[in-house]
Amino acid sequence: MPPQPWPAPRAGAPLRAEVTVPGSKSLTNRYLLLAALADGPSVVINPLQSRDSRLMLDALTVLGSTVEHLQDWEDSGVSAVRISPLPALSGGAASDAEHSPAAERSSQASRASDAGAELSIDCGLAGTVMRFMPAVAALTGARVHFDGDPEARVRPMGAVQHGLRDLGVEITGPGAPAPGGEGHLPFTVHAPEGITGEEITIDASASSQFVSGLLLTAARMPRGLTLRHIGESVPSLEHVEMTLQVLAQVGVKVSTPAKHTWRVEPGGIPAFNVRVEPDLSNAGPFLCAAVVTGGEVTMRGWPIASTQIGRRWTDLLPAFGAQVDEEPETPTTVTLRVRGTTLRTPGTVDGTAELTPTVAALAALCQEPTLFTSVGHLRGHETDRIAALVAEIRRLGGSAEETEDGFKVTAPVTHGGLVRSYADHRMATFGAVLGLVVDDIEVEDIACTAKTMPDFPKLWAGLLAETSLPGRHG
Ligand SMILES: O=C(O)C1=C[C@@H](OP(=O)(O)O)[C@@H](O)[C@H](O)C1
Ligand SMILES: C=C(OP(=O)(O)O)C(=O)O
Repeated sequence: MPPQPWPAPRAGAPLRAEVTVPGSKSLTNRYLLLAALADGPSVVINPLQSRDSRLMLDALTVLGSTVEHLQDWEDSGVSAVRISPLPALSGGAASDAEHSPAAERSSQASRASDAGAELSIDCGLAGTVMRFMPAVAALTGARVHFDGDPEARVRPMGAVQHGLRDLGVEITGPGAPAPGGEGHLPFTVHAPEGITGEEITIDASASSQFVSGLLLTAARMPRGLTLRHIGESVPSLEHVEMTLQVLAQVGVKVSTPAKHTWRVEPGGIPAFNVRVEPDLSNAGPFLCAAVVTGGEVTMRGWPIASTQIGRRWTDLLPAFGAQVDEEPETPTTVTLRVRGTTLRTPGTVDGTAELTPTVAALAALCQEPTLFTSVGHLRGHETDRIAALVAEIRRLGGSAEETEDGFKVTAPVTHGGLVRSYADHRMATFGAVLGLVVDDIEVEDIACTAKTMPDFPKLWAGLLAETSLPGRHG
């Protein structure tokens, strides 16, 4: 029996709340991966704990890293995770917790790989696991099989697979691409001779993760990597920027010698401790709750200089008529206050990438049309988000149509109904935002929000509960 749909809570009044969101998915999974490539055990503080980050940790464990969960990092009340380097890179079992179950699994992984057995990585539906981990697997010399959810098997993988082949890695299995063709899960990675190349050209127009996935591992390639993108522009370029910044932060030498060309120098990665910023993309639905209900939502700890694409909320929300104020808080953070006034569309929004479903919830409540441009690659996200958004807006009585590189919302939704989530966490939260102001919205499979925010229903209920606390906000 499929689970019952989730009745999206309707806001009876303008919402007034303070929200805290968990750590960034994109930063967490980059830091976890780099910790496994570092010269010694590294600590990731305030990591996201969700399906995508668990899949990343499991993948690193399969390759032999050990993972230690720390509940309360240095009495700060914040959790952390300590990762030991991959034994294949550090020349042996790497943790001081040698007799732990994790260390035992690590040595099992090493033995399995020594014996030529195939290791297996489950990517779930996580783009960061399926696009980032094949290059790491190639470094270990083990034969590693990659697969994932049925929805993941249609996500594009070719650029990573071709790129690795050009670096001397064998890519085989049902999802391995023909020369020049598209590839997908499942496939097997094996580099018995290690990485032999150092310069490749890929077409990353379907996902920025192709670039990030190869660059993240490149310092551990014998001669580093020069990676060139050909084809249309790289989408979600902010995420490449994040990769470069994170690499530099942990001491890897990176440069951009030409447009769409990146160079990573070979070398060790000193062990590091880092703290993960809150997930600004996941903050989106909560901030939009203020915008659509005409309320006020406050978020402390908003990073002043972030590479996350969610930094764009401070421009996007005013473009939809909201008032956004920033109050100084610490040298690196501000308190963000979003006040909803009259919702209006800016007409066109460009390159909103993973923010798109949340922005689409705003657009679906505007009287005037909104055109979404430069988001064609969303067809390869958790689901075909262009088709899904158009279908769900129409199902709720609105009008929307697909365009070549995006879609257009031409008339607002008029009634409630069941919002399909297509296993996509951001489609589920799209439904939640609409449900605040449209009667009788239900969301199918709200549990899919566990991909990046396992506590979403609870956090969302908390958002509404705060409003009803008398006198709390004056
Ligand atoms: O590198 C990353 O962490 C991500 C890159 C983006 O992928 P695309 O370039 O495929 O949009 C983004 O949408 C995804 O949620 C996370
Ligand atoms: C596109 C997304 O995820 P993934 O990392 O799986 O690509 C997303 O979170 O919106």
